Amino acid sequence: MYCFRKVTADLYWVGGSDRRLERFENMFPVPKGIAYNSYLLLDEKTVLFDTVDNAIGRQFLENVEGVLSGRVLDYLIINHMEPDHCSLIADLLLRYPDMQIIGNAKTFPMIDQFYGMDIEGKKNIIKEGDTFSCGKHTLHFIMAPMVHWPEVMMTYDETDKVLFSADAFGTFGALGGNIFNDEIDFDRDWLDESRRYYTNIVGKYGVQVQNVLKKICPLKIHYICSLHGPIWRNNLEYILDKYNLWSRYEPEVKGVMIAYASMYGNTENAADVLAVRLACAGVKNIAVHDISGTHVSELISDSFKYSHLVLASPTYNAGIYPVMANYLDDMKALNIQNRTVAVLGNGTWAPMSAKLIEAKISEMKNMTLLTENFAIKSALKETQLGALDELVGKLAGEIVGEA
Ligand SMILES: Cc1cc2nc3c(=O)[nH]c(=O)nc-3n(C[C@H](O)[C@H](O)[C@H](O)COP(=O)(O)O)c2cc1C
Repeated sequence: MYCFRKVTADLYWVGGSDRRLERFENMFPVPKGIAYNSYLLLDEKTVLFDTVDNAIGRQFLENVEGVLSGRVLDYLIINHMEPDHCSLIADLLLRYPDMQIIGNAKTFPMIDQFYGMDIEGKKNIIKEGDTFSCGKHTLHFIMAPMVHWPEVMMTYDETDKVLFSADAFGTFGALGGNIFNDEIDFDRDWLDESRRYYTNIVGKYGVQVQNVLKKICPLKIHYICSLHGPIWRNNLEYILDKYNLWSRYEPEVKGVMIAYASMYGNTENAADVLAVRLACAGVKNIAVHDISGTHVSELISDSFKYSHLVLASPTYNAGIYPVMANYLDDMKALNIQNRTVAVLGNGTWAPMSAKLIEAKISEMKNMTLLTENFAIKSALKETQLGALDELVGKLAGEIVGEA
């Protein structure tokens, strides 16, 4: 049975949700599922904006057929060629053989690469600023390269002021009937997953996100229709502001994220002692993660969220504890910058981890280090509390203004 919703007088949401998927991109856990959005415009021409993942293919095809209610599909616009949005192109062509495809110069080679299908005579190649009239609605196209693939573009419906934003402004999480941001509590229930999605999937490309924000901000936008998660139809500044912060690598929260690794509990103890002392010094926003039990995508998300990071790790075979090393590599790959960082190392015979972590942090852009080789020998001792309190003083001084 079809399962769609009206977005505007002429536009329908024809997507669906996958609540069985364990890991998005076979990497990121999605305990709340994932939505794949697709939109269908009924005008003199019928126009579909992107397709969906195979996982919800049957539902999607029923939705399209249900909305078309006897009409044929004239156009498919491909804003993003990633397979979770393109798996149904061949099925659509079987059902609607006269369907034309609109994309940019980088879209069509990818169709060939992934699917090798014969679409000669169906290609309509558009470029930045081109317009397309479907009847009452005029669409124009905005290139958004590397947000987050090179062929990504956005489509703007000038008539109803709808921005089809591809993956931008998307989030992990399945939709459950309430597909609009004003029907859910985004800040309470979705923001963390939205940040985790952005920072891990697009986080590296802050410059490119800034470029596209500059292009879309002058537009009058009433709806943002992303390919994942809720549709924005009020308070658009909220999500635009978040994207502006994240893509400039500016923290959202003045506070501390303590990420520790620990085998026998001693580095963990040092992290807890630090957290308690920070709280006593008035720091309110403190997040403590045992990184062995926290997916690295959560750590990346909180690294974007918090202004100050504390990384604590044992030495392991004269190197950094592997889970911490992996997190540091991800931080660098995702371009994390502009943070103040303190490092606590640990080791029983030759503690190296503090020095090695600090060296990795120094390779990242605009990182300020508050410590220099702060090493614990096996377990934190009374004699080191003075040095720890000095660090607490520096952190609290920056976060709450006084030690
Ligand atoms: C496989 C392995 C390799 C280690 N390599 C080193 C090392 O190279 N240098 C060192 O000082 N300690 C080394 N250690 C010891 C731990 O770093 C040390 O005991 C630390 O205090 C453990 O902290 P934790 O209680 O938080 O797990 C190693 C431990 C293990 C299990």
